Amino acid sequence: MRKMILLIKRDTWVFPYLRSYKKLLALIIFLGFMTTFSGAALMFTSGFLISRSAQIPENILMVYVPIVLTRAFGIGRPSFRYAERLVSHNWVLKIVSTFRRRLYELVETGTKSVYAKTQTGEVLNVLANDLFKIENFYLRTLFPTVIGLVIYVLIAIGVGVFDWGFALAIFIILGMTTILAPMITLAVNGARDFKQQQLEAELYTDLTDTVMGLQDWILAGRTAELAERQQADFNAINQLKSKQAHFNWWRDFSGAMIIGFTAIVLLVFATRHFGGSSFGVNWIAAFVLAIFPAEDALTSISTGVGEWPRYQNSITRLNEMDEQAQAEAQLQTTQQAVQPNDPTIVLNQVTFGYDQTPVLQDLSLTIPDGQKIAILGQSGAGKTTLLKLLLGDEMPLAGTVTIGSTAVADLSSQRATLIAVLDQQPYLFASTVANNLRLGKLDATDEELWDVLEQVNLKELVVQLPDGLATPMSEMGSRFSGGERQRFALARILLQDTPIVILDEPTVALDPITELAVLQTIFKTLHDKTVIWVTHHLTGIELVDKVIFIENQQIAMAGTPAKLMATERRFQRLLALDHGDLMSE
Ligand SMILES: Nc1ncnc2c1ncn2[C@@H]1O[C@H](COP(=O)(O)OP(=O)(O)OP(=O)(O)O)[C@@H](O)[C@H]1O
Repeated sequence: MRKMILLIKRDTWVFPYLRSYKKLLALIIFLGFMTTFSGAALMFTSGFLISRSAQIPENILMVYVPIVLTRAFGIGRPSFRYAERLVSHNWVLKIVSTFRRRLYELVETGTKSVYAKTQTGEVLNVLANDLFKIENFYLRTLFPTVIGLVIYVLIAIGVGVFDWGFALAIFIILGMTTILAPMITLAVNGARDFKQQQLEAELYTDLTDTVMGLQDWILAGRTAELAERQQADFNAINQLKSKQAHFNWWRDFSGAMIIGFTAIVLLVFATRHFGGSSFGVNWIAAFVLAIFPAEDALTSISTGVGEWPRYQNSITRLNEMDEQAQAEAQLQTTQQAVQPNDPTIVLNQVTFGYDQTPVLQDLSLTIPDGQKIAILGQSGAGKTTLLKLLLGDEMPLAGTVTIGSTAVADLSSQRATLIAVLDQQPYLFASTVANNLRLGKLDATDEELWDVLEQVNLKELVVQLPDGLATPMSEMGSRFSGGERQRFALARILLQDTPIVILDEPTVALDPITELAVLQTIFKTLHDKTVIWVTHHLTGIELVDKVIFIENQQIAMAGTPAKLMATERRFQRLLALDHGDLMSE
């Protein structure tokens, strides 16, 4: 309960709209109330009409008023219901369209925090799922609960007009279905809902993993085991769902029994009050029948309240995304003035580790503007980690990483104008060649595109394509070879024109001859930039100014390729090994 109050207080997505559209909200509640009231009044007047007609009145005019009222309430009930649906859906659509715009703006601004802390899938989940859930929150929980409670109180007051003792009895009996049942539902189904959501989240992770590794499962001949594992997850969720359905059935059944019992109490009450005279008995059926249409309104409180845990998560998630984005926007405003004028990179006594595993210890390194540096080291030595520290994706536990004396952590939005990255598998989209290149510079002219294509030796290839720059690349650029894809990515980086370029084993998937050719193009075209190249292969190593070798959390070797070749036996061995690889292929 405390959690619920805290959430409502903090919420900027769902509850504030109740205040801003309060007139429309009052109309919805009024129409909802009138639907149930007309239903009850229809039963009341028909009950009276049947009893009175059974007494064979001397004149039809004696039952004329109940006939008119029966007709009026008979028409009134569906009309009010229709109007209520119309107004409440209109209200919800109005608000949800505001939500959608707000959420799209949030995602579109693409604040780093939203992307960093929220996976793409999660953002889509929010767009598709959470907004839909909030729609249901208004329609299935909030409106029916308020309307049900209004009906509950009015029934008790209505009986209270005749007898306060009976009114108290009715209040307590109906309280079991309007107050107690929702609380029990919340306690029982809330825990199940939570467990179900956890299982669903695990299932999504498992399924993603399975889809990614499907080929390996098939090749290992273990598809039956895979299907069994997935089935077990589905079974667990289905079990919870069936328990929930079982509970709901019993709850609704008890609700119907309580209404039945209320009818008996009303029968006793009406008999005591009206049973004395031959005209008075006509009111008995009227009072008893009037309670039945209220059943829907009263039992839907439990259904609605029981769904609250489902909505709670969606509301929390929306608010958290909002808070993250706001904090990020604030940070960016305070950082706007920071823009280094000199791209010299300095790592000063940097120490870093994941959890308890130390990766780099007291490492210092200066990379002046325009230097080409290769980072070597065995697998797991910490090369990728070093790149993450340079990009500000990880923070050092001790020491500092600065670019032009600005800490990389403070660069935030300026990072894309300072550093570009070329990795093993640059992504090419199922769009035109021109669009893929313009990812590096949105307003690049066709001349600029041809210019960079020429630099990366792709001009001839693109000229020969059926539609030149307008040729679609097809998904992941699959119509081009690995070497060509890297050249396209390099062209994109040239357009981006950052002073620093990171190469994360960009040629690892290429054959040795293409590898050397691509590397030569890379270093030729990036001649005026700082290049930081992580590599396992020594092919093309002579193209750099400096080589460092990371080992035991430190820089174990450093120098120009020529110097290392002359002085370091280990480097000579590595070079011979790499050359041997090349010869043997
Ligand atoms: N996110 C992480 N959480 C925990 N440990 C990690 C994480 N990323 C890397 N490590 C560990 O840190 C160490 C350094 O990893 P890193 O990826 O930097 O090595 P690398 O030199 O780039 O290796 P490779 O050449 O194989 O890519 C490894 O022992 C690795 O297991």
